[in-house]
Amino acid sequence: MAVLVTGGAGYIGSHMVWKLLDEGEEVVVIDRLSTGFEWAVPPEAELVVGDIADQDLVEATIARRNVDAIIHFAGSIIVPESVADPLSYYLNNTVKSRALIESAVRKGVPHFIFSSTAAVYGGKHGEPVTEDALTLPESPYGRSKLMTEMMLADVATAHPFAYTALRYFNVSGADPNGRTGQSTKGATHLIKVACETATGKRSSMDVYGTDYPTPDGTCIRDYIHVWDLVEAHYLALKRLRAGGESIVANCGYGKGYSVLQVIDAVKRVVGHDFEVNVSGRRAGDPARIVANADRARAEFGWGPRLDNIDTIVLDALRWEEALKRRNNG
Ligand SMILES: NC(=O)c1ccc[n+]([C@@H]2O[C@H](COP(=O)([O-])OP(=O)(O)OC[C@H]3O[C@@H](n4cnc5c(N)ncnc54)[C@H](O)[C@@H]3O)[C@@H](O)[C@H]2O)c1
Ligand SMILES: O=c1ccn([C@@H]2O[C@H](COP(=O)(O)OP(=O)(O)O[C@H]3O[C@H](CO)[C@@H](O)[C@H](O)[C@H]3O)[C@@H](O)[C@H]2O)c(=O)[nH]1
Repeated sequence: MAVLVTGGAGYIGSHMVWKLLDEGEEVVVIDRLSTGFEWAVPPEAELVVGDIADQDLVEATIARRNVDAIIHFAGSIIVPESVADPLSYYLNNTVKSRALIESAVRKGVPHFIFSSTAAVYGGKHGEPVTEDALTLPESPYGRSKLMTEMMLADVATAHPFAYTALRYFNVSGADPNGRTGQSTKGATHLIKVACETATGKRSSMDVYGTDYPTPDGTCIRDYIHVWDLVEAHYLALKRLRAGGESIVANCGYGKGYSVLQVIDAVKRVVGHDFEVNVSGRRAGDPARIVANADRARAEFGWGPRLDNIDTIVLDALRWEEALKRRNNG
């Protein structure tokens, strides 16, 4: 019996693969290597290079490896890119997820965990935001993910199929054991960009907007360590296997940091200054969003262990240095 991890060659998916192997699970990855890397998949897991919408490939893989659960990370992830090219986001995140879900139903895979996002909430909600808040996404990215959540809910009503949609807040950091990390080329995520600047890969970085209605004028986000996030997936998987019903759950710490606070943390941890410029707002960015994660704690006993911004930054910086050595050698 194996777990199928889609997008397992990517940032979060590769951490999930390591976590599952650490727990003694059999793992098969399907990834088309558009933003992921073959080397990010450990040799103990099988990598099938292909698209999640290739139903013959997906269904043959499910049958061959006797897959009992799918953890679905594959997708397109950049908010401003989704504003510029919405149709490619609806194709990769919605249409192709539909094909994957159909393959799961056809092959009788009973458990499904989906990478959803805090972007489904948009910016008009109370704080910290609970799963029952109105979903008013402000970007095609958020809408493309929300549509997949809706499909999952309908499919779980119609078929013997239970899912957990985890709405991630801002995922960052790297495996504390240094085995994988965020390797994305041309990354746009704040902590990754700040670490690339701190380690000299970039000469400077920009702050997108200082005129938001927040204490220092920059956007506030809830940064969650990727290792705590994959732990939440593993607990959610155990819950589904034990007969748990379908749920949606936030994954965040309930702590908000502004862009400037994050940059200060990176400067503090790396121990030197670097160039930061102020530029205009970026399309699709809500001013602030922080999670209420009580449901994840109550439903599958999730207890974050790495919820400290300096720990997140330190692991991200260590991975950045490791990547530099890998790319130079
Ligand atoms: N990084 C975050 O802060 C964050 C926050 C919320 C949600 N998410 C979600 O988590 C998931 C993983 O994000 P990530 O940061 O690891 O991104 P990533 O780009 O590193 O990983 C995505 C992986 O999916 C693969 N892929 C993309 N489309 C595919 C397709 N059609 N078929 C097969 N493989 C495909 C890519 O090659 C890549 O390896 C995404 O669904 C994303 O929307 C991420
Ligand atoms: O060089 C940079 C990069 C980012 N930011 C700002 O930092 C904040 C965080 O941005 P980023 O790290 O790109 O994350 P988000 O846009 O909040 O989106 C991430 O977090 C969402 C969940 O909240 C996920 O769904 C998305 O996949 C993921 O990209 C935003 O205000 C950005 O404008 C900068 O000021 N400068």
